[in-house]
Amino acid sequence: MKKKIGLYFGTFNPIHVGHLAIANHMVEFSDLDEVWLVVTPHNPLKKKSTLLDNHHRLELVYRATEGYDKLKPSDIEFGLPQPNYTVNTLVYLKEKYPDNYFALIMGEDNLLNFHKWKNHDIILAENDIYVYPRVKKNENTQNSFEAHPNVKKVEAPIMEISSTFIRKAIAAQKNIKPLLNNKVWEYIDLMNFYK
Ligand SMILES: Nc1ncnc2c1ncn2[C@@H]1O[C@H](COP(=O)(O)OP(=O)(O)OP(=O)(O)O)[C@@H](O)[C@H]1O
Ligand SMILES: O=C(O)c1ccc[n+]([C@@H]2O[C@H](COP(=O)([O-])O)[C@@H](O)[C@H]2O)c1
Repeated sequence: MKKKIGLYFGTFNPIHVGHLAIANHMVEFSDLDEVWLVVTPHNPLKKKSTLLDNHHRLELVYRATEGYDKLKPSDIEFGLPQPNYTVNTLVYLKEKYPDNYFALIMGEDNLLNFHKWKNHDIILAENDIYVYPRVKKNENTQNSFEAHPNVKKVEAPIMEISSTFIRKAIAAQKNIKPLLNNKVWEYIDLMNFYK
């Protein structure tokens, strides 16, 4: 039987407990067998400033997922052209792993911007998207994608933490240890990142 892999794409600069809670919830409370945390070198919609090197962000994802057998860090996008368009990564993954079935994992907030993604119509037609709730800035915003048969809602806990907040807090010398996995915090501290 094909393995069902959920792809959780992210810049992970750095990975925090919000990311980890979602990845773990998705693999435990949906039909996914594994979740791959795909570290993206360059999100087409984001500036590259304040970004840690790819291998450092990957190392942090390794540390965060240690001991979680169903969560796998992935550097698959490191060797692909940048910026990283998800549609291209999906083509590559399906060629490389023909025995796997792949689905995307996305927060409700990302679904609101999904129309800006390259070939989003193809992504949606050819893949399931597992969507988890986020706090909506505008409660009345209707999302036309939500009704699509390939969009599957998974009720996961909402933890409003962001990497931006963590980077700023570290620069301001605040203690944000509870927002990061211990081994992630130790590496950031050791390497003096974000100061
Ligand atoms: N607290 C959170 N709970 C659930 N999903 C999150 C959370 N933070 C980020 N995500 C989602 O996880 C994926 C990867 O996140 P990303 O690396 O962009 O982190 P971020 O915290 O949003 O970063 P930044 O603040 O630098 O933009 C994205 O799809 C993003 O929407
Ligand atoms: O393919 C696109 O056009 C596209 C547009 C915006 C974002 N993405 C991807 O969405 C993922 C989440 O991005 P981020 O920075 O919010 O963690 C990341 O892998 C991006 O490359 C992809």
